[in-house]
Amino acid sequence: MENISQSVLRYQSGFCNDFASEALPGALPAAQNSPQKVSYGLYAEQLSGTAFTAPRAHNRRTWLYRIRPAAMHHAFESLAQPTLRSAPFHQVAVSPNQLRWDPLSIPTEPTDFVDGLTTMAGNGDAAMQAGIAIHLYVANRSMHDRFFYDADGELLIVPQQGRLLAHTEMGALDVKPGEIIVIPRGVRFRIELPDGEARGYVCENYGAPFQLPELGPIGSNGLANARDFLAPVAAYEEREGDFQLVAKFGGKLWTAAIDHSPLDVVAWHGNYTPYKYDLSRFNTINTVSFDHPDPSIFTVLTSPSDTVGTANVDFVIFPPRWMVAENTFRPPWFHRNVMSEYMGLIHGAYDAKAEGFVPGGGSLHNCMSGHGPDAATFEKASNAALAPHRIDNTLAFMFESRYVIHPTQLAMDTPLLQRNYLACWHGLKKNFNGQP
Ligand SMILES: O=C(O)Cc1cc(O)ccc1O
Ligand SMILES: [Fe+2]
Repeated sequence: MENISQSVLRYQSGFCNDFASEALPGALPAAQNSPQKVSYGLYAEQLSGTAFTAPRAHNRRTWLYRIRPAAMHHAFESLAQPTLRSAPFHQVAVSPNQLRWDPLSIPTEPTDFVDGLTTMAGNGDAAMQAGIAIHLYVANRSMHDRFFYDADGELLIVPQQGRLLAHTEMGALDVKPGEIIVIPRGVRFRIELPDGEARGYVCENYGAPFQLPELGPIGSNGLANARDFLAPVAAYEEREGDFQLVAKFGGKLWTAAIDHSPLDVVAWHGNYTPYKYDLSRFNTINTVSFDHPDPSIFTVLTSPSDTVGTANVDFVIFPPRWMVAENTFRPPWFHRNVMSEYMGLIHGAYDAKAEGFVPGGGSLHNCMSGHGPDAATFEKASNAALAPHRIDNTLAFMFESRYVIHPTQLAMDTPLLQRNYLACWHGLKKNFNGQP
């Protein structure tokens, strides 16, 4: 069960396409959604990811043809998960301090993906469907008889170490570090760990589902191209036993007994699906003249808020790329931002930080808090010969939100918090002496 190397998973390509998939021939009703009797004795069920009346361009829903309807389980009871938190985040008075953390270690106790979620920060209010939570995950056990769904938000999972095999209602997706997976709000899934251990980041998006950013004058191609997003094909589990269905709802976990696998969807059609994306497919666009563009040029996905151009959250990456800017300080500039920035590192080194920002770690630069290259990076980049230079072997990312990002109590108390982070800027020299 753990070995997926023999089986090659199949996918359907396109972002938010109106897909159709059946694991058994003829399981998908032709020409209608809800026939009086569905073939194979399946039940028809609609899963709505946006309001029925959302504009057509934003409307997301999928029709599922399943062995049993999703309503068939026992009552939910509260489930304790001491490291998981949800918005609103009132645990700690948020400070304007710049924060940085070392990575979590892989646990020694048996820990699956749900047990291994640790909330570092977040904003907004899950009940108002606004804001995000930023979780880390560390896991060493596959989920077999436990299934999970998140009613509070969509899950953008960014693996940093170890592959994940996500079995979902719409089929299976495998991802490795350097790829991402998005599981829509409400979709049931379980995660297996083909490498035995895994670590990564999760953006739980309470707001509007992620979409591709507008391209404006870039034109009709570029950044993350729609065809590189992959949705699964229908695959069902016909399994009965003593299983658990875990839900995140109202900011808390709940568990219900269920006597069958809820991943029993034999056929489906629609545009509300999990998907994966290989970040190395990102068509990185950057300056070929001078100056360092705003990092929005590296936006992979955006969850818009009700204010145009001001995201609930943007998912931005800093991939390998050529740096050719002339007469330019090439790393990220010193910066204060009305938006709040959480950053993580998948591998390599980030071009604004010579050291201290390590794979699996994170940093938080909140609204209007000054940040930018550390002293060593500033010194080096101010004096570098400006030949074309390829930044290689690196993959950092940012969750950038219009709402102030509140760290959790755990994030402030953990020894992983680097108490001397601000010292990385203290070595910046006063160069001004009144002379040009
Ligand atoms: O490192 C950061 O803070 C993120 C960031 C990157 C960049 O290229 C420009 C501005 C910016 O805030
Ligand atoms: Fe920044």
